[in-house]
Amino acid sequence: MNIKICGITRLEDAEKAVELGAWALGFLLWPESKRYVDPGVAAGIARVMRRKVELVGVFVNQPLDDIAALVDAIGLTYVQLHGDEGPSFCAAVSQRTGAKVIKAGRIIHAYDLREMDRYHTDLHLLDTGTADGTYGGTGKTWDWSLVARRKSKIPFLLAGGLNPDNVAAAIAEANPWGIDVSSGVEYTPGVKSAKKLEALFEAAGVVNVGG
Ligand SMILES: O=C(O)c1ccccc1N[C@@H]1O[C@H](COP(=O)(O)O)[C@@H](O)[C@H]1O
Repeated sequence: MNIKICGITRLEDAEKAVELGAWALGFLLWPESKRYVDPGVAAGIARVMRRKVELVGVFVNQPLDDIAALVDAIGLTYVQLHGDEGPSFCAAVSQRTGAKVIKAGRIIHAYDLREMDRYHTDLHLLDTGTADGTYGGTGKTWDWSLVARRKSKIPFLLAGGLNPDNVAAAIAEANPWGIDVSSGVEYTPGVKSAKKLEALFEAAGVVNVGG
């Protein structure tokens, strides 16, 4: 199972996640997020972590020039577009930055999964949709049984309210290529708990727990 730990703001959390076998670390580079990390801090963590793990920048409706500058400054390997970006913008990000692209969809109905078929990105990310339009980091799950109606062949990350207690059931039901977890392994926004990280990786069947 490929595990992305998102909302990294501290080197010690990044090191713990990688020691446990994380596939990717996510940095919230959208200034309105509770987990926003200063790009200079993200670049410092990225310098230590590069080549050990994929480095994902999370953006919401931000200009292409700003995304490209941060990909270069931090050394991001993936760009996660978690807002209302359309298919042509996703393609432009890929072409301009050379980074792989993850398009996030906020799922409430089967219709939202069909919308994702329009996106030909490297990965899809299926997160929880809310009536108030919150973009992400909700800590809430969605109806994973809807995944059975998915048509796209693009591998997907399952996200939204995953934690050590529900991750095994989520993987069994949705059979994702990977999972993305943020608030479910935190003390407070942007500060991860080593114990919750260990419990998550163990429950997800990733074997590096205990070194
Ligand atoms: O975490 C945030 O603050 C955030 C803000 C805006 C867009 C995305 C955000 N995080 C992403 O949300 C999902 C699920 O998070 P959670 O596990 O439910 O807390 C995850 O993909 C994060 O990358």
